Amino acid sequence: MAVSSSVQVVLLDIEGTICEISFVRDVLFPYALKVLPEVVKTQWDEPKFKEYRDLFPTEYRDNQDAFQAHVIDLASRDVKISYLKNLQGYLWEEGYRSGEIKAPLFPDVLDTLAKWHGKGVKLMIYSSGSVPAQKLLFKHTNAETPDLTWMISDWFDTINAGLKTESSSYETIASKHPDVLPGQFLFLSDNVKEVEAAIKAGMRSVVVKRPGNAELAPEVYDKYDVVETFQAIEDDFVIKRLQALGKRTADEAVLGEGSDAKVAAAEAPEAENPDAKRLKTTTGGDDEPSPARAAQDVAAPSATETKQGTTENQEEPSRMDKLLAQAVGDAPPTPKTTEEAKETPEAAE
Ligand SMILES: CSCCC(=O)C(=O)COP(=O)(O)O
Repeated sequence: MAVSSSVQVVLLDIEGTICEISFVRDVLFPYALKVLPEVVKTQWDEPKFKEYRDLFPTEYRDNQDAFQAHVIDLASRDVKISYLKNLQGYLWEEGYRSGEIKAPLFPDVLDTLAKWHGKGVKLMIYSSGSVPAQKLLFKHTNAETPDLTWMISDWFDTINAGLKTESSSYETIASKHPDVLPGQFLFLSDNVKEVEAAIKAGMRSVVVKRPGNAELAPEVYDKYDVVETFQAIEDDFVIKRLQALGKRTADEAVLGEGSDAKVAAAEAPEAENPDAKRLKTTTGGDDEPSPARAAQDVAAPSATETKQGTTENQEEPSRMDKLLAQAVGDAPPTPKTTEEAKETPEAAE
């Protein structure tokens, strides 16, 4: 596959990675605060709402004014505490259901995720937003066929995994998929601390720099791989693969060689989702992702699609070079994955 035949799971952050930070800060958070007074007034004693308020500390859960003031305070400080995230998910339900809220994915997201999914890569979400809130967002996107939940094979939040800046959370996620080695996860996030934690847990991870995100410190570019689009991960792989294989075609490069990815590519896409062919974002391009299109991309990669702020160094391969070389089997894995790799069928090949 294009991410790499050895990456089996792409684990995705949401805010600032698949959609703009402003969608969360300027649409989702204000919507929750807008409906809060009415919900508190009309549903305070309803069992459904009580489930959420009972998770709040005692000093807030029995007093409507204190409860609301606390929600406003936490939301304004973007505190990622699970009882707030649970409540927000509940408050967003009606907004998504009525069509007032639609999740605007970055234009490259749908095509790339569909391509990776179609090739057998599992897509999973890890967000501070609650799992129900994640599902709502993926069910109500700006895609022509808005419900993309079928693409996602697992969902993680601060309750079932832990805080995103702690490496133990990534270990927990990996432990829930014992068939996949930590080094076969690729975590994509705009938050450098999260990327650092995932790498510490043995995962591969790349910083995603999107429009509207905070500037990254210069040293981030030295220390981590940084991409501006998911397509950059795809293109960079294809370019490296073509360089490594010389005479081979872009089609072969995109599909991956001798890997189970080819089998997955043949079996997965439309069989699993008959709508897959019709997918396109309202903001993105209409083209179906295809090897031919990837080949065109190889011919003219854009400047932003390689490691941001650095030039390719022929002598000293970048971290992305190494990651990609590992992906195509041209380089030994990092020390962390060496031992793991010994145990994998890939190592024996
Ligand atoms: C599940 S969508 C709502 C996003 C949210 O509430 C949030 O806190 C974003 O956290 P992330 O970990 O995706 O940056």
